[in-house]
Amino acid sequence: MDPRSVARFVEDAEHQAMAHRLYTLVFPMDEQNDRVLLGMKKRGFGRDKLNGFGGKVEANETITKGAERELTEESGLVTKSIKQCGLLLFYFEKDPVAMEVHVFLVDRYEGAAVETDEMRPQWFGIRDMPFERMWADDSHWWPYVLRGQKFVGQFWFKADQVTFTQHTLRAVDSLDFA
Ligand SMILES: CNc1ncnc2c1ncn2[C@@H]1O[C@H](COP(=O)(O)OP(=O)(O)OP(=O)(O)O)[C@@H](O)[C@H]1O
Repeated sequence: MDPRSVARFVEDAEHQAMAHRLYTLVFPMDEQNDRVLLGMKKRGFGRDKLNGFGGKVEANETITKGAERELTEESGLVTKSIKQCGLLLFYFEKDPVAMEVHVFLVDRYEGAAVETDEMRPQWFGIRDMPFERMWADDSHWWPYVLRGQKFVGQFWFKADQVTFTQHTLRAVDSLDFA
């Protein structure tokens, strides 16, 4: 099986029939102080929301390399240790392409966060997240991060890209993608 395939985690036929686009979503953690770095997105998809760092995975890179590249491009931080913690599948009404988002935690990095063209970084307490300024799905799966559990979730968003009508979420033992 293609090591990138998510079929082993998501079995419904409707999902299998859809095309996917791969994205990354990276959260730098300051474990000593129980803080996480978020960025206010200044342009494009998710503009004006606080989120982790990330974007599309390019054709010539692994998912993990894509995550590391986006983190550096958007925050200036260089990854020293990265681990995948989640897999999220987003379906938007009337959009035939599913968004496949690979979620990572970075617990060691070099450099200091700087504002870039795309993101304005800011630290938040991991138990005091600004969910009202984040994507609607985030408050659902963030508790898995706090418990140190890997997770797989699916969220069916309305065409307004703000609210979702259905979701599934479960813990998994491992997430091993390239
Ligand atoms: C629907 N609920 C959601 N919940 C949490 N996070 C979400 C999300 N939907 C998208 N995301 C993240 O938003 C970024 C978009 O990236 P996006 O700016 O489109 O990519 P990239 O930087 O390659 O774009 P450019 O084309 O260069 O502007 C990327 O991290 C992706 O994982």
